[in-house]
Amino acid sequence: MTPKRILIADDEPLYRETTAEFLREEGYECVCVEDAEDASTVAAEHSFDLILTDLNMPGNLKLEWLHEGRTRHSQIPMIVVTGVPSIPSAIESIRLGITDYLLKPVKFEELLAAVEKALSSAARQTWATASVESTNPGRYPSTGETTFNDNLANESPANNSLANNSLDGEATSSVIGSCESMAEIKRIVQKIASSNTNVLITGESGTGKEVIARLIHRLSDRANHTFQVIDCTAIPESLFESVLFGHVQGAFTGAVRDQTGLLRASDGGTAFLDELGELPAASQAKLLRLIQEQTFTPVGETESIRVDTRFVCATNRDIHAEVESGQFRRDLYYRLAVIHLELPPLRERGDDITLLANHFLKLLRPKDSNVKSFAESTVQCFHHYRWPGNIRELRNVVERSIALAQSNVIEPHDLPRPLREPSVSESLSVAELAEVSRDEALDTADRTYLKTLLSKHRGVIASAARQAGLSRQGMNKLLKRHGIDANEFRQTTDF
Ligand SMILES: Nc1ncnc2c1ncn2[C@@H]1O[C@H](COP(=O)(O)OP(=O)(O)OP(=O)(O)O)[C@@H](O)[C@H]1O
Repeated sequence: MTPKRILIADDEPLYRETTAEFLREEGYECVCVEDAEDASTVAAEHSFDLILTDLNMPGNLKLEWLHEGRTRHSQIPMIVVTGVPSIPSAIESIRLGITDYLLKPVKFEELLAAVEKALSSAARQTWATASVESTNPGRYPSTGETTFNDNLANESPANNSLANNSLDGEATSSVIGSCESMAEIKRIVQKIASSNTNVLITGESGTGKEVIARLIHRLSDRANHTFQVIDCTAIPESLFESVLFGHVQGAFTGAVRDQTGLLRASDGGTAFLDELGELPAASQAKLLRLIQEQTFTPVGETESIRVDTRFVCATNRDIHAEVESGQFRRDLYYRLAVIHLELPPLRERGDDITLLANHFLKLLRPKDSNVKSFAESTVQCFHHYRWPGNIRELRNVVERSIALAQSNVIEPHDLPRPLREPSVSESLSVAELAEVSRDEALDTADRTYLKTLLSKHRGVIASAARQAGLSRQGMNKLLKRHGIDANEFRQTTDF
């Protein structure tokens, strides 16, 4: 797989070079520039998968480069890393749709997590675009099988024609899945969509929490209003109120004009609080007040504003455990989880795996491709695999296999290695153990351990090394000795 390309724009040479070196060790290709002008030129001439940029650097003093990056290169996720945080610039960054806003000094692990997250969201976005392209103007693809344009940032009211009750069935069937647990979830969604109750959706990453949130919105009476996505991880704690509630001119140094917050847009509609489990305690308290009173006060304002918003929240954390351990407020949990939907992981959805794979095959197959189906043995591989990245991972695997297929049928050899070898274990049977040397037995166990670890950490050497208690260099040496390529474990989970 070709490495992802990252453009690093920062006028601090030390930060720039150490970041690039670290990311290169993780398998990324990095290009460094020292100011906005160079960033603009290089971004226009080369393709990148991600932009990591400073704010306070020559050529970006009025956020010109940030604006350019978000308009001319809107498909490339952008992460801001700044040593001089300011509320207006943070709000503007979030408004412009930057993927993350990090404060220097940033820990490498945090940076890596943000990079991986941004790249995986971009992959989702790409698919969303593919979905839109393959749908007919009436929103549904001519195959009759629907796609859910579920990852467009915020659903504009004009797009919400699915509110129409006669389309309920179609909207629901756009969420592929007929196993018992998904059928039950769809049934509950249909029942509660038009009530105003808040909903909490939990489940592993990639199980379709946002898809279900959008379905709830579309089936509700709020469908003609905005579906406002609020990614809790993208809002720095100190800016929670400003970003959500807005502020008035002069409310604090740098508040040069009034700014409406994200919440105002969701009046009459639905606010989707994604990654709720990441909210720090202070922000949880502010959110609780908002939900209890359905009012908020912009920073610097005295009058409160009433909003009519339904809250649908999602998290892939074990929120019960967090409530029990005191990390998440119990009172807030009860307010938000009036209805709690737990989405099953893909590996527990039985034949839905095949349904979804066929759905993605139809959806993602280029018009001129002659790839038509999966071999029976390929379907078997799908059923034996654990799918740590769930449906998002399946979509990526199908897309990749279409591109690599050597005939019109997708065979197991077209799949990434971990799918072909679902059990990364190469353990020896007792009979075999009796025949090999101790070194050979230990070597086999070590290889199994390393593969399991890489599989769990999705090929990210730094986190695998951390768990193993090794340095990155030590881990790299071991992998080299065993001939294991960490990238192979990235492929399936690059979702
Ligand atoms: N039932 C489904 N039918 C069709 N596509 C689905 C379904 N569920 C999920 N998907 C697709 O899988 C991908 C992941 O879905 P989504 O973003 O909703 O997951 P998530 O649980 O919110 O993920 P995360 O926790 O990482 O934010 C998207 O591309 C989405 O369209």
